[in-house]
Amino acid sequence: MSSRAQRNTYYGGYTDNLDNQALASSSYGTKRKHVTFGPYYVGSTLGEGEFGKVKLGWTKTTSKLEMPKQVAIKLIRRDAILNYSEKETKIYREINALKHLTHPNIVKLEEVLQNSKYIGIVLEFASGGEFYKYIQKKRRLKETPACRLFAQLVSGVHYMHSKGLVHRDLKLENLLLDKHENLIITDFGFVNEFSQRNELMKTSCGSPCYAAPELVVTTEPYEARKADVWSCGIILYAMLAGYLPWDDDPQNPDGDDIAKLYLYITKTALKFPEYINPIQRDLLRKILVSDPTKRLNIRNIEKHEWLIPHTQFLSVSPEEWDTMEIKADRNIQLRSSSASSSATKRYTMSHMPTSADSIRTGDKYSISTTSRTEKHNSLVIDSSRYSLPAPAQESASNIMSNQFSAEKEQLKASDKIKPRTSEIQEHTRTNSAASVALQAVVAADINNIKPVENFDNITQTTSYNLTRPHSASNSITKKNSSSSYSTFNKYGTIMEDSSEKGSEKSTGYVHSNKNSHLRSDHKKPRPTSYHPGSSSAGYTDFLATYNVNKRDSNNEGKKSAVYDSVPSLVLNELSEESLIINKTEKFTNHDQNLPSNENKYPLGSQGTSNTISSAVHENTSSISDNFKKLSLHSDSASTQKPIDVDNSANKKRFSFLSLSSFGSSNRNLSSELVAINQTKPDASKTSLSSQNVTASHKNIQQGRDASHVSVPGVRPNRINYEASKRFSSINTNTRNTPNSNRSKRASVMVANVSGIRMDDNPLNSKDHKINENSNNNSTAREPHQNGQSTAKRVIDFFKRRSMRT
Ligand SMILES: Nc1ncnc2c1ncn2[C@@H]1O[C@H](COP(=O)(O)OP(=O)(O)OP(=O)(O)O)[C@@H](O)[C@H]1O
Repeated sequence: MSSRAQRNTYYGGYTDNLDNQALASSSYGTKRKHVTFGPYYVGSTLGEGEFGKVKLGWTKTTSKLEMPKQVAIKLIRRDAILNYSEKETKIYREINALKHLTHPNIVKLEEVLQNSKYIGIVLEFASGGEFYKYIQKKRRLKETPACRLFAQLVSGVHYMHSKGLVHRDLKLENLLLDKHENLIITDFGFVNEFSQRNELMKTSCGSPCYAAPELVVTTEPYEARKADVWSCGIILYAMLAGYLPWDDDPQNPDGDDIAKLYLYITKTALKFPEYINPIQRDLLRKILVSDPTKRLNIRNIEKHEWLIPHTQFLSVSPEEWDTMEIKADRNIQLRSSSASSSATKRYTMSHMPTSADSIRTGDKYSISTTSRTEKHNSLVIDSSRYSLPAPAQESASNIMSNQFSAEKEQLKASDKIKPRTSEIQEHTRTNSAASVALQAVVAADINNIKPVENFDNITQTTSYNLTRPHSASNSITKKNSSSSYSTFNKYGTIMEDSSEKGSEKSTGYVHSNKNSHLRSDHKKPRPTSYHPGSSSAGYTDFLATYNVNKRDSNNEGKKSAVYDSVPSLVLNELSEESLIINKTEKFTNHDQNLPSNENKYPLGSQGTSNTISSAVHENTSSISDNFKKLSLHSDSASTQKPIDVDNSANKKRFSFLSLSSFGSSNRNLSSELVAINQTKPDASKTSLSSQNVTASHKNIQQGRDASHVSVPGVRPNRINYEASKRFSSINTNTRNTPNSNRSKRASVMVANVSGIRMDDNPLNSKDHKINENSNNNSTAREPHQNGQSTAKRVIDFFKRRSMRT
């Protein structure tokens, strides 16, 4: 028993001592076949997101000496997104963003594969699991790990900002850990480009509980980076406190009256549990400031006293990260001598991979030879190079500058793809680089899928087949004779296995030449993980050993769980079936206590910043494929106590408000809209503009009920109605997985709540801009009188909304 457990123990990361092939074929004495997807075996479900399941995958190996590389494959059913361009937008947005981000704390995109049924986004495998579960297990983080992880978060966010990208959905659920407990930012579905010249954005999105106040309470364009900063503050608070900062309205314990909740949050000062020390409070108070102009920016955060232990790490510039090369285990390696800045050298010295690591990774993973300038051939225009205008929708101006003729050319090139992109073009009000990129990518998807002659071409021409061994390629082409796989290369060109179309093509792939102008062989280098406190390479060894030992000793059978979970199904057909990994990793704790700063930052002083925040817990929400049904499920709010993982109720600690707030019935959207119209007779005066959101009957009812609550300084009817409407706009992330037991908050496109005024809160800064036109515009926010047409409009609105860049 013990020997078997030791042999098969799964600890994430690399499968040391594991004979994959042997296990695959004989672990239980029977010959088993793996489900495959492209060059990967597909195993357990790691998690589930908006688009479907994320599966563990690992490369096929030809020899017993070769270690399989583990990946996470985000599988998206093609038929689920075929007709919904907003979903496609999210997917391609994520892909395009990840292609351009090379940072140890940002998930690495390995490649994108597709067959006739699925698009598979192959990501590096974050074996440390989900960050919020990590916090749950520990109840809260001690200062040292919190500081380290927050520094990594800040570094990653700073890096993406420097690339002209904002995440817009930073939250605990979108943070993962690698095997060394380094933070990995993931889920870039809401990422957007901003221009250094004008980064203001209008589309509010993300999870309400992490949403900056300016996203919610005004209709003014907001400074996108500052919104990310706010989310970082919420995350930091959750790390340190073990719960979210605004989560406990005694008047509204279940949080099911959203309007009330918002008012509560708006009027409640930031409070700290006693165990958050003064220096941490100081930082939090400077981040969680309602007025974005007074909020710290990311650079100032990096300079904050609390992060001094990580100054060296935080001093690595984005350019320096670009010059570093990733190793598969996220250890650092200097990419080239020319890039040897002092910081680069420092980290190279500290994080050179061990010999064992080198063996595991092999040279095949260390591909980084292409000039950075080639990046500019990419579909996503490098904002750092081009002074892009703010996306029309996100900026005050809808005018596209003439200087972006290259983008226009790409747009022209994509004109021919109208059958599938017409919706995108219809609903996208921007000619931003992101939208151009999207359209060009989709164009490639539509028209430029062509068979190639030789599978090996892929490894030569695609930038993200960095890890695909030729042996695996051969394997897949032999075995998957009836399946069709294609890959997106880094520049959006899709290459598809034509095996489905003709047997003579089953042995290879053909690269489309139509988009050859978009291609280059650019291969991004990738930096590796930062291990704070590490002053020698030995730290990596220690961590690796420590983790392995810990996990080996605490996760008996884990490895077997993964491999055993592979269903014995026929090849070529990715199964929906899979077993769940029993995530029982024991996390290490490297806490050290920093000196107390009690005197400098007296305890007990409360923050004066007021915030507005809410959380939406998507539990079993579902939306039908045709957007007609909006099924929202109930969940209860959690109480403000440290997380107790043994208590099932407290497992929802980070999900303090559920979609139950928006309707416990399974009424479809159309009928709810009819009900809305019935309850809002004056809606005939209105039209559903792009700024409008619609409300479920229940939401409106909630708003009306809440309107009886007297709140000084606020017009209750307007507030509640608008707040209800805003939350009912949750649509883009409602999952089509009604039976899922996932407990995860939804990210949403948040409409502005004009009725809640920042200055209603006495704690608010007076100079904060309020949308003074909100009253005048209020009628325009109400639903259309005609139920049927309103329903249609709402559906269209949802599409438009999620298409906004
Ligand atoms: N690289 C990865 N390594 C390990 N697990 C992962 C990885 N990516 C995703 N997962 C798991 O899959 C889950 C869903 O992934 P993800 O959030 O990226 O999907 P999504 O469809 O974008 O979801 P959403 O948009 O709702 O957040 C994660 O919560 C996590 O548990």
